[in-house]
Amino acid sequence: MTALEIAGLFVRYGGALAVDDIALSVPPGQVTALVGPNGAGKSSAVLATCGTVRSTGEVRLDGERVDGWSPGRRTRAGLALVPQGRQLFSRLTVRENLLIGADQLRLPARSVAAAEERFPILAERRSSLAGVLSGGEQQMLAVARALMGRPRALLLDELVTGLAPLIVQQLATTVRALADDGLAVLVAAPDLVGLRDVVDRGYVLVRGRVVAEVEGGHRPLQSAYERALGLAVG
Ligand SMILES: Nc1ncnc2c1ncn2[C@@H]1O[C@H](COP(=O)(O)OP(=O)(O)OP(=O)(O)O)[C@@H](O)[C@H]1O
Repeated sequence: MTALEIAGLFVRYGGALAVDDIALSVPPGQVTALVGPNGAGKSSAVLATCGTVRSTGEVRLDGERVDGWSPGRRTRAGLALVPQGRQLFSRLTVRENLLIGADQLRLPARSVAAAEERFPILAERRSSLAGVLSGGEQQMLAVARALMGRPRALLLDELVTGLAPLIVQQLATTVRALADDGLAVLVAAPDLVGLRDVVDRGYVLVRGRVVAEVEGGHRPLQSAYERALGLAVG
């Protein structure tokens, strides 16, 4: 069964249509990409799926309709988000950020230790303020926090954009391993750079609409994206 299923999703900001009747499937054990240029509606689609922007349409998690649920209830049901910009508490420590994450998920404080183990750098830096971490370390903290509740589906908005190649590699390896363990992963990104080796399938989003659904890894997805943008030669 598809872990996360989205159908007939619309997001409107006032009179502007940001997401226009899209359908996405995010199967377990695979990394699904949602690629599109800036302003295509990727973040809006991801946030609507998690319930943090208003939308209409159906969102199903393991077959159960969750689109009427609050964001917190969706998270506790296994829908985890690493948002663009990460939304960490920059003036709190790594440990405090994880404790707040545990609290929001109604998990015991000891869950923090497991989250720190996933990325050893977080254990080393547990007393550092989140705001002084590098971009890559902040992203690891955001991913570790999202994984604390053992989600069934993980949504990553701009996971690797702007990060150093070594960190990109580390995050990509983590995402691949999570999918191989059975997690359903959706990565929203403006391009496939850094995600080449991890993407199984994906969608191309242009001006709020899905213009291509592609199986077979990053290559055919990249080609479909280039065609959609009118970049393909020949
Ligand atoms: N809170 C908001 N209020 C009004 N319009 C918004 C809001 N958020 C996004 N938009 C608009 O909705 C459209 C889709 O934006 P969205 O951020 O979802 O796209 P995106 O593909 O994630 O782009 P980016 O990669 O730049 O984040 C854009 O035209 C954007 O200007």
